Amino acid sequence: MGFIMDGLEAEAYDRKYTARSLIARIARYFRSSLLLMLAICGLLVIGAGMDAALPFLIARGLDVRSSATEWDVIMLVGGTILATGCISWLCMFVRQWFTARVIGDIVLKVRLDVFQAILKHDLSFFTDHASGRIVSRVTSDTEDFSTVVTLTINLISQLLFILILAAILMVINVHLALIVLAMVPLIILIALSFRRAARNTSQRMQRMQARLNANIQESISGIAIAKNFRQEQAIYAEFQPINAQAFRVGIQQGLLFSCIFPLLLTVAGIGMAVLVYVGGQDVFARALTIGSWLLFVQSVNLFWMPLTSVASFWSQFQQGLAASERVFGLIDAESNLKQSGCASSDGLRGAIDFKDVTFGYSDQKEVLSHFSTTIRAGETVALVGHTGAGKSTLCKLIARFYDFQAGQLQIDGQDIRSFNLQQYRSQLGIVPQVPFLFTGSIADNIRYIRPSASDDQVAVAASQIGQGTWLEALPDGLNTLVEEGGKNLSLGQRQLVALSRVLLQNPTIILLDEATASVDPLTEAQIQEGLDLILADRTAIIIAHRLSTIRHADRILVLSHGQIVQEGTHKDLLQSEGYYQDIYQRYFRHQSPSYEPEKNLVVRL
Ligand SMILES: Nc1ncnc2c1ncn2[C@@H]1O[C@H](COP(=O)(O)OP(=O)(O)OP(=O)(O)O)[C@@H](O)[C@H]1O
Repeated sequence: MGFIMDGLEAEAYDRKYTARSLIARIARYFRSSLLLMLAICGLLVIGAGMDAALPFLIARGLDVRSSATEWDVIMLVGGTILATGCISWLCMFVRQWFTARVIGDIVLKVRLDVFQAILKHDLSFFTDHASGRIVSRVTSDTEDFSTVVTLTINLISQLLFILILAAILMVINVHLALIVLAMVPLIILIALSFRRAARNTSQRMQRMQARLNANIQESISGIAIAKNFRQEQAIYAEFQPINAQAFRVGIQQGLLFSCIFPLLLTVAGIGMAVLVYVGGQDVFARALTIGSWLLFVQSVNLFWMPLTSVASFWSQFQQGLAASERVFGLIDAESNLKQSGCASSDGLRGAIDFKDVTFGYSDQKEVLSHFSTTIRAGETVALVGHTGAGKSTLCKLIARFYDFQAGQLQIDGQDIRSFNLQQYRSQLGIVPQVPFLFTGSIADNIRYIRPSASDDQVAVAASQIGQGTWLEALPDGLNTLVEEGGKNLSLGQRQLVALSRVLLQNPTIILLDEATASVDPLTEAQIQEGLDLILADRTAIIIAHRLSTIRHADRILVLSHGQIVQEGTHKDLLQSEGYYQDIYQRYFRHQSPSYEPEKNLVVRL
């Protein structure tokens, strides 16, 4: 079992629901389709009535033989078959059409609910869970969810059919009908015994699907790197065992599902043999006519089919329930962010105060331990430090992407948790190292945070960054179409779009992760001008990678292992020996225009 369960464990946010609570919740989705459902039930009754009554009507038609001509009998029986066949076909057609509509409506609503729930989650949710697995819940699990709907409708139709047939069997022969009905509990018992196993294998299959999706998605998103390092074979090798596991899980599920039907048919076959035997004896004893015996056997045949499919329905129904459990688990997953209020953040000035803050991404490791610092409103603070020092973490806490475990983080003297989150975030201008651009025009991307901004406002913002000369290099200026993620633009151009976006947004606090990759000197100058413009009069926390930024910063915080080890201006820090000097020598010195490589020193600070 080890191999087959590898990587198929429940996600942290998965929950166990009872079948009853799942069904009650699924039923809520049916509410708005109530009229259609009633129409479907009506059509089911008529259709099932027609199918079940057919042998009965034929038999009765044949019974009128004595008083009518043969031609009359043929016309009567033929007409009955045609009429019931047409009505049954029409009912089935309209029913299928309505059913497709109900299923479509429900899947539509469930997908919207799941997607909305996903969007509400904070960043930690997306870093903790593979995106492929999340995608799988929105796509294939909601699809499986719809099997509950299809099966429920089928179940109702089969049950109606069984009830009508049971009544007909009773009319034909009570004694034989009771023998048939005595076997029903046995069939139901067999079906129920498959219930748990069916739910478990279905759940495993759905997790498998999610694992497969996650692996493929990760491979495709990292394909550029993989190709760069010629890792195609390694990706293939990683995919192979996962695919093999999917094969095994699929076989296991197939085996279980294919056992149930033959088993039920065996029981039905034994039942039929008993009936033929007992019925035959009744015929010999003249307690039953041959015609009625034949009609009975025919009707019992019709009776077994829906009964066995109702019984096997239960195992497939479990597949739908397992999917709905995963879907509801995602909808109900609680946010890691705990808000203490919903205060307005209008008129924020942007003073930031870390007081004894302790934070770790997991319980095992603290990234910040009793961290304290105060950033004045309007101050530009550059964060420097080795990789993993905690620079991005500080920005993520200010952006409220994560909750800290202890201490206080205050904005303008108020607990960060007490602000209306949406409103607070709208006051933050976040510029990542490699800005992500969405498909659409450059103008659409600039107005992304302020969709109401007019074309003129967008044009003004873009022209203020680097005096707008960067737009001339774009084939269609602001109307240039951006491809997925911005891949048809250079890194420098993407940064200029991101800076225009922030300028248009006009935030109170800027969180900027400077790009490490160098751009050409002209773009570099345009970016610097843009930065000077957007940083003026705003609080800015910059993860600095450029010498010019740290030189212009009001204060530099030097971080090491989540602690401030030095702070001050560039000049002050260079004059005192310590960590900053080391970092400067290693990372920043070479960017100085006064750097003389042959002497390996900066001639002027
Ligand atoms: N999502 C995460 N889950 C778990 N640990 C994380 C996560 N993000 C960062 N860390 C850990 O937190 C510590 C601080 O990371 P952080 O990204 O803040 O460093 P940094 O100073 O910004 O580094 P860099 O300059 O390389 O970006 C590191 O040990 C890192 O491994």
